[in-house]
Amino acid sequence: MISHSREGFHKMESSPTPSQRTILPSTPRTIRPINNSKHEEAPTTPSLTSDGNNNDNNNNSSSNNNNGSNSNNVRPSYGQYQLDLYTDALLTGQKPIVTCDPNKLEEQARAVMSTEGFDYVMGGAGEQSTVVANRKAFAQWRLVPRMLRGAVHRRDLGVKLFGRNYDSPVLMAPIGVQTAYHPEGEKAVAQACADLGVPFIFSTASTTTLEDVASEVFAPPPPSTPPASPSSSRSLPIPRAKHLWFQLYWPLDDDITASLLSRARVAGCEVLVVTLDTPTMSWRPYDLDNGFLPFSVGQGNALGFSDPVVQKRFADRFGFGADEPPTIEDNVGAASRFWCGEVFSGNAHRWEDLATLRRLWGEERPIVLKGILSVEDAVLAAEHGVNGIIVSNHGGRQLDGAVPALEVLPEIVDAVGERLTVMFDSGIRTGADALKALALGAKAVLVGRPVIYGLGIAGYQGAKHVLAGLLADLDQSMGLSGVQRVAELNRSMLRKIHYA
Ligand SMILES: Cc1cc2nc3c(=O)[nH]c(=O)nc-3n(C[C@H](O)[C@H](O)[C@H](O)COP(=O)(O)O)c2cc1C
Repeated sequence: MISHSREGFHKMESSPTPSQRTILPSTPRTIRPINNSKHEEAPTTPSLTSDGNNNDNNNNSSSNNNNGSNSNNVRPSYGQYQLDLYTDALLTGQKPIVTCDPNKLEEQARAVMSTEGFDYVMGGAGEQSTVVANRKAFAQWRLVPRMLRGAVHRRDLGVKLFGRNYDSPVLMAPIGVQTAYHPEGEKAVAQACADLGVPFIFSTASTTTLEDVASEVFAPPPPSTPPASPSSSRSLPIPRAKHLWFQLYWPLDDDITASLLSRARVAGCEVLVVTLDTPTMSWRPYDLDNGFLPFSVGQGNALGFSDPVVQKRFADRFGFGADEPPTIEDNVGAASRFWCGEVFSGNAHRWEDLATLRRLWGEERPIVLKGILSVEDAVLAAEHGVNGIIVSNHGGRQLDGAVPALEVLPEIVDAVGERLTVMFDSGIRTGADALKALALGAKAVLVGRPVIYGLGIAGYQGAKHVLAGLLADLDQSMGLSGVQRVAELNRSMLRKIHYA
């Protein structure tokens, strides 16, 4: 049986149990602090917390600061998750609810999710050539590990982006329509991210309002919560810092844009990500064959439909001066067409329009352009005063035949890496993939589909497991490469191999 409710499409018979669906607060596993006392004298070792995290003040460190990250506390290393899984299996016989094998994840999700929901996530544009090319691009780069480099078991995955410290160099890509994959939707993925210190990028095409996600997941703890003192917290893992970013599909109407950006500021979004590669929807054969376009049935429009300026514009346009203008709730089809016309009209903006975004978002707040694939556009981005770019082909979902994002990453980093924060997505499936993109010069990477497969399989638990696994894999892979910090990653660690 498939539930075709406005909440989403999901194969009910294989859905997780109600208790699995409950969005749990952070429930960290018991962490045994690593005893690093015998390494205290090591000349290359800055001061370390007992979990192995680096507490120095280098540019890329996430620790020991008051700017976005927790300090002087016991935080589990991301790699610890691997030991936790083995320990669970040993002590309780408990196996992971979602596979740890990146090559089996998609199939597990396919078996559980509705056809429409799964295909919408998995599918790319056209003949899927860019989806395939993204993966081939990762296979071409191979890692060259270094040996005998000292204490590489103590790693710090922290990065500094736009002056703020982040525990994780992996960010959650903006993904629309999340309740179509599991009823827990955006709140579950956001909660998983918050628990792991992974920035959550809220999509314009969300099925939950920004205010709901912000208040339920990202609101600061109530003042009555006593702050953890260093002495009492040494044996207790403490939560990682939460980070919320906002992704904009850029409306044509500046008043609507102003309203959305104002809401994003109030919600506490740190960074504005403007997606440029989706002025219109691509040819998506899977969705066309399924007859599934979520926006046309009102899904993925929560941000727009809840916006006061959108509501007013809709009423003005379709009310014809009536005493009781039409409401969005009573006219979902027309409202969907109106909203999609604003954000996917095909009427793209121009570079000079970025000045409007800068004015509306604020001079000091970071703006990042997502969907950059050419050196020329990267240079234009720098010239037009944005702070960062995401080298991305939308995971192969937009222009079929577009160049793999990883292929162009190095040349874009070379062109603008000194002026802009260059980030990357499209095709990351493993910790080694993330490591390769970081070594090619990305300052952070975004991951999309794998987390959504985890969500589709087991809601919050599934999304968190996939993210925790990816971070653990990255952490372990850094150690196996002979690297302690993200800032040490560089191209000397990579060899490009052209397979026949
Ligand atoms: C189901 C789905 C929905 C997406 N929705 C959005 C979106 O609303 N906004 C956006 O900027 N990108 C969106 N993307 C693109 C992702 O942000 C990201 O670029 C892409 O998923 C990265 O590739 P990966 O899935 O191979 O990791 C979406 C991707 C998928 C798979």
